[in-house]
Amino acid sequence: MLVTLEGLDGSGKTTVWEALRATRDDGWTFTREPTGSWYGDAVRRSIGEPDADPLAELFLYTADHADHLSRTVRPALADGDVVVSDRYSDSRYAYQAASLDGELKRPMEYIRGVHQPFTREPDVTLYFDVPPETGAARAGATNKFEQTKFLSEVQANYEELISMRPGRFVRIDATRPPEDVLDRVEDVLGRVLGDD
Ligand SMILES: Nc1ncnc2c1ncn2[C@@H]1O[C@H](COP(=O)(O)OP(=O)(O)O)[C@@H](O)[C@H]1O
Ligand SMILES: Cc1cn([C@H]2C[C@H](O)[C@@H](COP(=O)(O)OP(=O)(O)O)O2)c(=O)[nH]c1=O
Repeated sequence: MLVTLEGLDGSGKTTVWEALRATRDDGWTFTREPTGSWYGDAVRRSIGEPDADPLAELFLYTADHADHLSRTVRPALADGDVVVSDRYSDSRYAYQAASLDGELKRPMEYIRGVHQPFTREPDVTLYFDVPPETGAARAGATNKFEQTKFLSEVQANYEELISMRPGRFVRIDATRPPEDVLDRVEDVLGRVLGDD
């Protein structure tokens, strides 16, 4: 089972991912994008570059995803693990569709099309829902993605993805205190894993 955590910067995904990881061991694989590989290093270098070409950046993230799939996600799923990834392909569909808006025609369709032949769609995606202002404030607005205006476009893209795949996404009210958010995530995981 592949579970992904998605949402705006500052929505609290990493806080939950760390709390889940701390209470589980055998049978679980905790992973994230950007990864810790050299592809992920290239991505982080690009995030820190205000003038990075957005199309080049899409392909850096996508290269990191391909490596993540073949080296981590697919082997862990083949072993029967529950894989929990802090960000995954929906981050590209939401963020790079925003950064490529005006550069390409129908950017989300294009990015989903690039992924479609090789990606592995998640079974469940927890969407950490916060207003863009909250996300930007919590994240500290330290890079080009953590700005309210940009995050508003990203949020609209996530909403489009949710309406395309209502059965895969579970919305989590991430404006709640951290303990409540974690309780809700544990409930959802208990339900989806119980049904598995
Ligand atoms: N539910 C919450 N309420 C208030 N602050 C939170 C909550 N969850 C996380 N935070 C704080 O917000 C900041 C960003 O959280 P983080 O988990 O790194 O978000 P993300 O991984 O989605 O960018 C951190 O300082 C974290 O302590
Ligand atoms: C995985 C991914 C991340 N991002 C962005 C979101 C973040 O601003 C940045 C780094 O991701 P991340 O380290 O997960 O940041 P955060 O914990 O603050 O959410 O990269 C994309 O634009 N596209 C992607 O495919």
